[in-house]
Amino acid sequence: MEIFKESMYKLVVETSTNLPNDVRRAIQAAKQKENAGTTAALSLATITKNISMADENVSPICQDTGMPTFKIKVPVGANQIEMKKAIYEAIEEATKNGKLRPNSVDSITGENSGNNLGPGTPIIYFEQWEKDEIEARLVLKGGGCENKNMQYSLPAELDGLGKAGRDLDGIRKCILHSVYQAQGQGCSAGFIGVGIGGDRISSASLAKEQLFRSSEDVNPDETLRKLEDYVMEHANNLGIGTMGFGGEATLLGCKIGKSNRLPASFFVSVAYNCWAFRRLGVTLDATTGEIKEWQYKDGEEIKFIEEEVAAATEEKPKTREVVLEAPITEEQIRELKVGDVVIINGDLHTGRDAIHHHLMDHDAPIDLNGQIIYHCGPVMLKDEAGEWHVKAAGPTTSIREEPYQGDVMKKFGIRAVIGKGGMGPKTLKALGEHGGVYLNAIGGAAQYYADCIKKVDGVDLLEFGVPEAMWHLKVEGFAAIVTMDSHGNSLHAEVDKTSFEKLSELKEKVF
Ligand SMILES: O=C(O)C[C@H](O)C(=O)O
Ligand code: SF4
Repeated sequence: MEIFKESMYKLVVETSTNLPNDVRRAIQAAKQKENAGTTAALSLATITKNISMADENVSPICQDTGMPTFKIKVPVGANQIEMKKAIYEAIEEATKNGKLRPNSVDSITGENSGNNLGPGTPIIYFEQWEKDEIEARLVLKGGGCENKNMQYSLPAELDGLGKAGRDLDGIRKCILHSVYQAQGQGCSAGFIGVGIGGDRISSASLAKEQLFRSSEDVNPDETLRKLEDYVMEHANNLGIGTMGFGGEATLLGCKIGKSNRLPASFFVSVAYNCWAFRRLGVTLDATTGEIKEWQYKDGEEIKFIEEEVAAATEEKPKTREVVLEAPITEEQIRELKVGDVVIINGDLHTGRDAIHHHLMDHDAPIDLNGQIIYHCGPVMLKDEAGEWHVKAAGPTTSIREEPYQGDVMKKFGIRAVIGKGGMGPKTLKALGEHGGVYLNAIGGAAQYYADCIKKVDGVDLLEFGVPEAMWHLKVEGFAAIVTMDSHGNSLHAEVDKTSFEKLSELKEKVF
């Protein structure tokens, strides 16, 4: 079992830090599709730089190392209880070493277990097979893209697409709608797994199961193959693009499976996975527990080496670059317009779900006047001298703070918030009234941003857990794009509108 544990540790670390080859190839293809000099192309260049930094640093590709979900096939008679214990130990060790973020939180109290273990976490499914080897597959799917999963019950009335009936064309509409509703919030361009049929639970599981298929395989079911091809072509015409900035690449993979259903039920479930599609597998010797072979590592491994990335970024978008350092004045904010690139130096303070909830009726632990809040739950490690180090620190989905953001900005005099996926009309209105700006960082680029953080000045409210605490950081050259300004402009509202129009054009029956 000691060797099995080590093998599981290797699987966890490799999955968190090294993207599979089929995913790399899909990202490379997306990069070739985007027009040089656009924001989408620049964002993809940041993404590929981040992928190679994660390789090099053996550190998490994204700070949200997700819900560890294992699918294990074992020979008849294998001791699953012992295997489970070994997986728990591997998970705990990977968390201690900064390869996983502590992500297991009590649903009522919010208490973080600190080691990724707790009721229901990690998720481990066992299945028996006739072979005499073990197969272990792991997916680390983050919370932001998990929130963009959908389940439809047909017949349904879908925004933009009208009636979706209990037939193939109804299914087509559900899938297109699921991609539209995700916008950039699940860190597009994404991969989707679709489950048709089953009951509510098995339909959702079937959707997730599809994510274990290679993104390059061909569906043996001709009807589903045609549907997959149709979705790939048309979802990529919605113009949502990388991070929802608009662009040619919106969907990197679509895999569809079906189960039988009850006569009365007709579910279509969609599992949306971000570009940081972390799933790997190994086959193991059933006696020793040693790794015999890695899965998803066949074919060309694209390295995204520095020179290539540099070449892709050579042609910069024709945007203004503005350097900001807190404290920021209202005047400086009013000068910023959607499309400007902001380079931040100096102080940055993290604040996400628990902090925003807390700040509504408590004082802030520090003076936030003129400051910048970063929607981010980093991976942090403390060294022996008690110093904190940032291991991964990309943005989190901002829309969750929509009910609080405007009020919190006004109450404390905050001038800028950084996050991803954009915010809604309430925040946009507050930005105008107060003189604030929303800056979009590239979701999942956790190594890229961690590199900009030069010092951890301290932490407050650590009782909320590592991801939810308020970390005080010193940054240098932290780049983000103005996507909502104080003049009522929102790139997110614009892309939502244009992609909705494109979605509506797909209303007519196809299948
Ligand atoms: O918890 C997180 O860091 C973020 C999450 O994966 C997200 O996409 O919002
Ligand atoms: S931040 Fe983006 S890349 Fe990271 S897990 Fe969330 S959705 Fe995925």
